[in-house]
Amino acid sequence: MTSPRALLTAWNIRAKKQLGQNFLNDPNLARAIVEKAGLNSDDVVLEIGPGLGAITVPAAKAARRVIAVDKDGRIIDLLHTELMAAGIHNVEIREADILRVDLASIHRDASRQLVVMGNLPYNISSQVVVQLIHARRCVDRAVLMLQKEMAQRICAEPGSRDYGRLSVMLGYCAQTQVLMPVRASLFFPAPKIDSTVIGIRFADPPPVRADDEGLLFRVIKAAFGKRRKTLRNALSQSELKLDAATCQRLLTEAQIDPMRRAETLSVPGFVRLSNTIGNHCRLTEKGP
Ligand SMILES: C[S@@+](CC[C@H](N)C(=O)[O-])C[C@H]1O[C@@H](n2cnc3c(N)ncnc32)[C@H](O)[C@@H]1O
Repeated sequence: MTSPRALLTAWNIRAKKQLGQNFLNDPNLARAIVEKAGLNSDDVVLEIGPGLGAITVPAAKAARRVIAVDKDGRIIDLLHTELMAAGIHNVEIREADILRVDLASIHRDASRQLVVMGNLPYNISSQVVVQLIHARRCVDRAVLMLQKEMAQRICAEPGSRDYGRLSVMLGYCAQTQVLMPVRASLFFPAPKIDSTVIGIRFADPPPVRADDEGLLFRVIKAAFGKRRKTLRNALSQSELKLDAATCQRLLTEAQIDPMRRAETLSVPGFVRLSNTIGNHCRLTEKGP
């Protein structure tokens, strides 16, 4: 693998900070990340942000096909040339913003559940995780490199300071696992913050199922919208449009102390709460 610095210089390309372009500079590490995905020769990989191809090359060697989506048109030609030079012909490179890509159509095209891989640009990583949650019927598993703090938040348990909206949303529908730490010095240019590789395996159906998943996700958002407040106050000051007395009653009905904070509530607690709110809205014929 030619170093990212040499490749960028040869192609007269400057890494763009706003696209989170910190390229992996260690082929052994790239191979180790791909191994964590447990790819086999039937798998179709969706790679988000292939960049100069550090992960693309080992993934293409292990999988049937790689669909690689990058927003930066400047590096598409470079990547194509690198892949041809490496004798790799099973990668389809698409120039697009991943947040605008319909994962269901890629899934139909692949005619099997996707394995999603990516060293994600830090500024869109939480949006990508939410996108994967919503499209999880199309995704079997994901191996993602994220900023260390973001990975900690995703994998956090209730009661910890890091526990938040994404921990609960993923806790509802997936199993997450910290796979390996990655030092900032292993990228070019080096970012300020270390990274962590995590694994996500989606569970369909979820072990504890909400009656209305859309409502569950809105309740989670409302509860963490004001995370320093009690659940009663956070919910009553949210877009759910429930007054404080109703929130007090519904929380008690769901066997949750209204004075607790969102960061202490487990996934089954959130599901109970959203089901109780959903029942209340059906009875009063009021949409939350
Ligand atoms: C952290 S770099 C990773 C590059 C390569 N996978 C590696 O590990 O060296 C992030 C990549 O995502 C691309 N990118 C940034 N925003 C994107 C978006 N919205 N959609 C698709 N790709 C994006 C960047 O152009 C860049 O190639």
